[in-house]
Amino acid sequence: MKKIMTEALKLPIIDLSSPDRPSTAKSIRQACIDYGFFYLVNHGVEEELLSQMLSESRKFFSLPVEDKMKLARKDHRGYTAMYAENLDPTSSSEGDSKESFYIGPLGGTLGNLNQWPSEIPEILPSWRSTMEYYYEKIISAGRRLLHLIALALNLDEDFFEKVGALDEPMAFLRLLHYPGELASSDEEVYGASAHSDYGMITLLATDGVPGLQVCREKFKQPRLWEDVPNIKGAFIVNIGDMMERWTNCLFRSTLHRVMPAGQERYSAAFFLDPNSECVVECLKSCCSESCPPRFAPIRSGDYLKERFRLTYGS
Ligand SMILES: O=C(O)CCC(=O)C(=O)O
Ligand SMILES: [Fe+2]
Repeated sequence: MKKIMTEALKLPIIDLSSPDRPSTAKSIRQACIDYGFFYLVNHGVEEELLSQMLSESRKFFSLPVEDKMKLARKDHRGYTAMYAENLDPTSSSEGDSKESFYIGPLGGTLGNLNQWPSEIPEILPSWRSTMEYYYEKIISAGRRLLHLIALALNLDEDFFEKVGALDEPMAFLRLLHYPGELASSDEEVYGASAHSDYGMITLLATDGVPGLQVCREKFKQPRLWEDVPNIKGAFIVNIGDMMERWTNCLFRSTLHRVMPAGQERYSAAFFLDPNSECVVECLKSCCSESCPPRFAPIRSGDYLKERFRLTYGS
């Protein structure tokens, strides 16, 4: 077996409602430098809404596959079937053992691209309203968190608004279902194979079933994978690749994966990514003569398109 021992990680806990913003910003900075991951508590999304969202998600995934395929992914919205996605083609020839459903920006010009199972008559009457409500609540927590992240980078707290990132942001809610049965295969099958997220920040909610692991040193071999336990009611937040580019790798976009737990698992990842027109370029405070920018400026939309192309071939 090529398995490497894993240990559980004690990630920092950030309180989004703390009145001491300078000290919260400082803790966020340290967490993003050390781990690129932290827990977020007092974020304003009630536990009841979290479990309602996960329970609606479960109802959708329990529909017959023919019904789910009616909402097959189009314009990056809708359903992706089991094994259809492989986040790390180098690790295993099979796709990941998960199915998912993407919900994109709700209002504005992009809102009509979403697909909703509630449009299948009589099925899941409160599905859409629950997801929309959850989306609104979590995006508001995400915006507040980005204010603190800006402070953590010694920027004005409205920095991400000023650069246009939060003007109709490319924010996607992705519902995930990992099956309980392990496929019998000689190859190692992952729930989600090793990857980093593409955007600014991700806010993850899970049903508490274990599986998520992080690798803090992505260039070191063999890779050491550490378990990230769930904390009830907290979001697990991680930094994405575009935030890593903005900060010239000061904040890390950490490699993570989901191992099959031999138990069914539901989670929901909220990817808060910049508006497509926003140009992501090294922050002045994150480079110097001795530490020049590592990445060229890039339009967020171009960057995301390329990453999706590599993951889905479209
Ligand atoms: O389901 C999880 O715990 C993590 C999912 C994830 O990393 C992703 O979808 O990018
Ligand atoms: Fe991820």
